[in-house]
Parts: sequence; C-alpha cells; structure tokens
Amino acid sequence: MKRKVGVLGPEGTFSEKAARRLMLDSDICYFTDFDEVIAAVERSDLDIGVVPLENSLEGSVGQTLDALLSRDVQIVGEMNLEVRHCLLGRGSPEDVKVILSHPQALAQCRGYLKRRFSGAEQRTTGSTSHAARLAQEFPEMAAIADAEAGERYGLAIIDRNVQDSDENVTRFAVVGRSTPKPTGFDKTSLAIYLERAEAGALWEVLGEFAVRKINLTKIESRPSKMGLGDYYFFIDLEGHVTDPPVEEALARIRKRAAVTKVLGSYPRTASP
Ligand SMILES: O=C(O)C(=O)C[C@]1(C(=O)O)C=C[C@@H](O)C=C1
Repeated sequence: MKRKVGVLGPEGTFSEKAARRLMLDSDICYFTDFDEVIAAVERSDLDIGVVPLENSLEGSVGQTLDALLSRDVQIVGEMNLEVRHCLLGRGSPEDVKVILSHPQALAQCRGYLKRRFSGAEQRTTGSTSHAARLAQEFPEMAAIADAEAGERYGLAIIDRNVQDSDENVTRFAVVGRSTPKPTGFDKTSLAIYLERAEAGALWEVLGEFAVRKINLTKIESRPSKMGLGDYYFFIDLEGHVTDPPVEEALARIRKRAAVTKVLGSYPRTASP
C-alpha cells in the first residue's frame, strides 16, 4: 500500500516538491497549514508529513516549531530544497497591482519586490500555490511561487529567480510517530525549557554537550508564550538519542531543565 504523506496545499507547493523528491511512491494529501499536517500525523490519519523547518534567508518557521513542541510526533528525517521563486501572472508586469504569496516567500523576495514593484500591494496567502491559484482568476494579481505551480495554474512567468539570494534553501522535516534506528550519521533535535533561567543555566546545558564532544548544529530561542523574555531553546546536535554520550548528556540536562523534549533523532543530510 502507498504511504499517505501530508503537505501544505493546494497542489504545487514547495512542500509538495520536497515530499515528492523524498518519496516517489506515495499518496499526497493537502492541508491548509503546517499544524494541520502535524496534527494529522499525530492522529495517525497520515503515515508522514513534510513541513518546512527553517530557511536560509528568513530563519525558522515558527508554526512548525510550535507544533513539534506541542504534539506527540517525531522528526524522522530532513531534506534541504533549493527554493527558486518566479513572479507568475496572466498579464504583463505593468498590469500587476497586487502581489500574492505565502509570508515566507514574500519575505524571501523582499528586496526584489521593493526594487521592482514598490507601488504594488502585497497580500499574504496560505501557500505559494494558493497564490498562483488566485492569480489565475484576476489579471491584476501576480503570485510569487514555483515555476511548476505556474504551469499547473496556467500562468505565464513574468520574472524568474526573484528570491533575494541564490542561496535560498529551505530545510524540511519529515514527521512521523516513531524514532528511526541509528545509522551512524544522525541528528537529534531537542526543545529545552529552563524554568528559572539563573545566571549560567544555558551555559551549563551547553557544557553537557561540550564535555562529551557532541557537536551542535543549531541553537535558537523561541518565545515560551508564558511571558515576555521567557524562552524555549531549540537545539540540533550531531548524534542519535541512543548514542551513550547523547544519552548521558540528556540524563544530566533532564535534572536541570523543566522540560527536555526530544523532537526527533533521524539520519542527517550530507549538506549543511
Ligand atoms: O508555500 C509553499 O509553497 C510552502 O511549501 C511553504 C514554504 C515555507 O513556508 O517555507 C516552503 C518553502 C519556501 O520557503 C516558501 C514557502
């Protein structure tokens, strides 16, 4: 039986592109946002979901991090996708009065939009392909989306490669329900909450990794939503949660931190 894979819809999103690159033989199901995808994995309505985690120009995707933290799922894989945006529409550039896209995509093209379309109104949509579907209906609207979404919705390419840098890479998480076995080339993602952030608390947590020569590939803070200045720390490290040094470090950190949640331990991609 084909695996049921959930992504942001409608057809033609970058999330779908990432999912198809990873799993050729699958049934793709479309959802309105990343939390919906992750919730469907949690309910076992899906085998897996593919959601964006972070982008090289715009940073983390907050909704994905929040859903991974609050829901009972595991990251089971990751993949990096080069994101090339096009300006798509039915008319010529002079006809464009409104530019539509997902907030992440508009932000990745901020410089271009300011330079070339400072007079146009920008409106956010649920996804890049949703923008393309809307632009199909209104000639004064143009969408920032993938060239393939343009083909699917019958739009012309007004401009190609409109992202602000060619180094525009989005890292996607593959989300499932159980932890993959160690491969010897793994990554572990954690969320840590230090209730009483005393002086040196974060330093002590990081020290547990440093003394065991565990390499961290990412650390960032995200609001706990319990008050201004109160944060969760999201940490990625090289290694599997069953590797003895990682296990030891986590056992020590659990004594110190109010929350230590393993978001997943999964094979890491060779590219950074
Ligand atoms: O709207 C889409 O096409 C998506 O899959 C979402 C998304 C994102 O939120 O990061 C995915 C990749 C790009 O970074 C831009 C948009």
